[in-house]
Amino acid sequence: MTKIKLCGLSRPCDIETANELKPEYIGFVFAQKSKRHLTSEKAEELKKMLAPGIQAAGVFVDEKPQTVARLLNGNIIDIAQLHGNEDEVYIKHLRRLTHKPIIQAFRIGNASDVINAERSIADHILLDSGAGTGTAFDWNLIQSIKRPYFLAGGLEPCNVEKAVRILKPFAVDVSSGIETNGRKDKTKMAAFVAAARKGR
Ligand SMILES: O=C(O)c1ccccc1N[C@@H]1O[C@H](COP(=O)(O)O)[C@@H](O)[C@H]1O
Repeated sequence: MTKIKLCGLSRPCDIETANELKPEYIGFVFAQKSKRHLTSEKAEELKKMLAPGIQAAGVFVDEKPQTVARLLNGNIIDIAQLHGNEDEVYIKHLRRLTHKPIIQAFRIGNASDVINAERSIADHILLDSGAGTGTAFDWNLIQSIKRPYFLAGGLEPCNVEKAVRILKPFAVDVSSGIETNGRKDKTKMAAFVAAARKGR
């Protein structure tokens, strides 16, 4: 059954909404250049409010492995989402610092990107068009992928049901599609979760 990840939560009211909607994952963005960036102190405060059973992913872009491991081992996040140019060497280094799970994100522009993603040594792969840009990639490129994946990029309440029904991803991940004027929108979050569950 496709799981749901609501990413880029940054306010207590976003966590309250997530606790009501009960997605399997939420995401905190630690990428310095992101408009959704939050500090580790803020993330710690929000994590304490999060209902048990919802896992918090930390989104990183080329962050020091020590920083990622500190957040994982301190239980501020439960899973690391690597969304930059992190390679096998980086992942092996991170694995020496923590036993927590790792998601490696891949930008899918052609068939060889899909092959690279399938070969990842990370615990999970995430297929995206960019990095929180709200645009989708060509889903035809992943019709015959064998490995389970998080589907991201341009998902919205209006297209997620179809994505779940057709592609049957391990999880769907959304950020821009549940925002209004750069803030998470409770109505869109609820509509996204309902539509994703309808497609299961
Ligand atoms: O959300 C961000 O600001 C972000 C910054 C840097 C790397 C990844 C980021 N978000 C991730 O991007 C995808 C797709 O998001 P969208 O729905 O298209 O906006 C998702 O995995 C987010 O976790």
